[in-house]
Amino acid sequence: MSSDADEEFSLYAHEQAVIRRAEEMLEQLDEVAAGVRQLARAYQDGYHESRRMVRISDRMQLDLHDANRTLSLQTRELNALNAALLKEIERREQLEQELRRIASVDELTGLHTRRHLLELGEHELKRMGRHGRGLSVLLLDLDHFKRVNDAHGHAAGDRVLEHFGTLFRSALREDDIPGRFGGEEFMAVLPETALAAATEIAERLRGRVADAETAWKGEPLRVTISIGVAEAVPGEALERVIARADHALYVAKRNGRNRVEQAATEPPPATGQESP
Ligand SMILES: Nc1nc2c(ncn2[C@@H]2O[C@H](COP(=O)(O)OP(=O)(O)OP(=O)(O)O)[C@@H](O)[C@H]2O)c(=O)[nH]1
Repeated sequence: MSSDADEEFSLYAHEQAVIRRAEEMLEQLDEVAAGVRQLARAYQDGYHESRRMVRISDRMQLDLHDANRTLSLQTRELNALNAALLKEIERREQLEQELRRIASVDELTGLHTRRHLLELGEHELKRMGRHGRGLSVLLLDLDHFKRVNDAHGHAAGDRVLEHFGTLFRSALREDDIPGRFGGEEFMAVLPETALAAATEIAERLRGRVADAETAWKGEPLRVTISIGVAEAVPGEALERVIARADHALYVAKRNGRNRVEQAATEPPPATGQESP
């Protein structure tokens, strides 16, 4: 064989070797592609199977999907609980407000209750003490009220009390504090009012009540009131002022009813209830 022929042959062999090598590489590439496809499938399956374990410590692993599901369930439950609690708080606040209103407003007359009246009175007295201005108290009682109930019934008595509440309020100023002290007894705290002015107000109210009629089943009912008036002495406790007004009221009843009587002004008690 010539050397040219040898050369051609070896060139041919070389080409064959290159082609084989290329085919081998393609086969290997196919294997790599199959591997990648397999990996992607495994990853996808793994994701959907929702097993994503997170190692927390040597002994504990956490399944993230389970934990997530539990957490969102608990969150929903907590939100529902929270909404229920908010509703309950709102309901309690409304109830408290209603209780406060019931405790401070007399249902029949719409005036302050005794308790609320005393609270407001104490507050006013302290304020007056600070500013050095006067304060008076009126204590009122409907005369022979038992007779109204006995003659016309309890409902008629209630109607008279209700009507009196309206007259009482309308005879006073905006800043005055009228209340129902109990039964057919009433009281008013008059801030910045000295004895003479308070007595005038009491007289005006007494006159209006005496002139008024309460309509009841076509039959007008008439009542009168007796009033005791006391002005607070500086440093005097509210209950002492009320006690003096009560004594004046007793005197008004004793002197014939449908009257206004002034309480004697006493010096401040020796033990000294101090004004703040
Ligand atoms: N209808 C009605 N009557 C009441 C109410 N509270 C108290 N009374 C009545 O008021 C009357 C008060 O009677 P007494 O304390 O004897 O006094 P009075 O008849 O007004 O006589 P004097 O106070 O002495 O003028 C009683 O019959 C009570 O039942 C009420 O809310 N409604």
